[in-house]
Amino acid sequence: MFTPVDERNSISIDDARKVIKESVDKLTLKTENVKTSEAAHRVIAEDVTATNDFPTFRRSGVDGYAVIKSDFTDFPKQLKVVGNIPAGADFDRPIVSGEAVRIMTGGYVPDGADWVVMLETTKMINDDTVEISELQHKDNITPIGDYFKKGDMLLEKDTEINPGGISLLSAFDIQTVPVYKKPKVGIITTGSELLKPGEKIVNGKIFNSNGPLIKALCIENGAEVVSYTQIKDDSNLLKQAIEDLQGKTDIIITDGGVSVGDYDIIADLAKSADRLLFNKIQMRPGSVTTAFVDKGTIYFGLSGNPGACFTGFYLYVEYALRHLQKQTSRCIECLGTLNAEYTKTNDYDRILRGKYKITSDHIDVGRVGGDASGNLNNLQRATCFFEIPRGDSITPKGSVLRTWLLPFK
Ligand SMILES: Nc1nc2c(c(=O)[nH]1)N[C@H]1C(S)=C(S)[C@@H](COP(=O)(O)OP(=O)(O)OC[C@H]3O[C@@H](n4cnc5c(N)ncnc54)[C@H](O)[C@@H]3O)O[C@H]1N2
Ligand code: MOO
Repeated sequence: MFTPVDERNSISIDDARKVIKESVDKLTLKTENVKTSEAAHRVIAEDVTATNDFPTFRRSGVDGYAVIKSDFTDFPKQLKVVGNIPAGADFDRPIVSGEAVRIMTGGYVPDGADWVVMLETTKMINDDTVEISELQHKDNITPIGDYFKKGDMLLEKDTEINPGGISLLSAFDIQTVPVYKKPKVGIITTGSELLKPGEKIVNGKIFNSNGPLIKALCIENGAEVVSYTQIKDDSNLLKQAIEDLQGKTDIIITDGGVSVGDYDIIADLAKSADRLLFNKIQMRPGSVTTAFVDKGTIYFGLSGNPGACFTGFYLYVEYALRHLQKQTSRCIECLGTLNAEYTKTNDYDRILRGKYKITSDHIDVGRVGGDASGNLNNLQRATCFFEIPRGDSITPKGSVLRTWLLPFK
């Protein structure tokens, strides 16, 4: 006896994201200290402020001579060269009227000097005399604390550190930084048809391509993949795999088994969860994408069809992982202009895998590869998604469509 298929309540893409965000906002990541040099794309967990003024000494912005401005009542002017200050050197006394010190870019401007003239406007008369033909309109000296005063904000809590931030922290010799721990993710791919790498291909069987896709996307989005398993369509194996992950993850991502088939074990699991967020989204592919919360862990049940898995990850899991790390999605939402008519229609919005080109006045979007949910021929090449609105009319060339530009593409 077969049991009847469940009716599912469908929600929109935006409502799905809204409930994801509400659930993600209830989670908090612990913090840890990491080496500044290894902190790119980690998210800072506390404000970090300047430990000193920057620069810490008056610094020359040019190669030239440090002089006293009031010496220049007329031009050209000859001054006695009393020293040389390459970058990195100190100078042990103030200069006085009639003196000049040769100085290089980044050099310590000696006390007494209030102007640095550029080398190009000077001429050596002999070993210790320089003639200066003009003063530039500015002093070419960076004052102490010009860029940062001690206590100024360097990196605000919840900022994603980038190479510029690493440079900034290094300038203050801040060698370690407090960051949020990476979100811990467990990946469970389900499917009795899935082979392990190296196994022989036979009728009915396929290699697991979604597992490696999800893993790579998780890593790209700052997660730590604490577990990666592949199981057959067997609810006992699924229960075991989930039990093994108890307390070890913030998010569990499953793949396959979310539809209404006899072996759709994730769909059943979702029904018994503490809170079902959704199990039907008004989109194609991936309408059966499911999310639920159980024992404090957020679960995403991605569709097994590769195109739907890819789309579902970017629209929902990427969104969750980024928000968990206090960041917005890296998918840039914008409007794209369709470069060719699209004739298929659907009751749900169709999210197509496409390619975009930025022109002088718009973003051109178009299909790449097949649009079938099971077709993986465009996963490498797709650089964007664009939305064909639901309804029974064809979508003409030139239509302006909701578009997401994909990161790292
Ligand atoms: N009676 C209905 N059948 C289906 C419906 C429906 O509403 N009623 N929805 C269809 C749609 S749409 C989708 S999408 C799929 C969703 O299926 P599942 O998410 O449950 O996934 P599976 O059935 O396990 O697999 C679907 C497809 O993908 C292949 N697959 C699975 N895992 C992997 C993997 N790790 N790597 C590569 N490919 C994978 C699998 O072999 C199937 O071909 O359901 C439709 N059916
Ligand atoms: O919801 Mo499915 O991914 O369209 O084939």
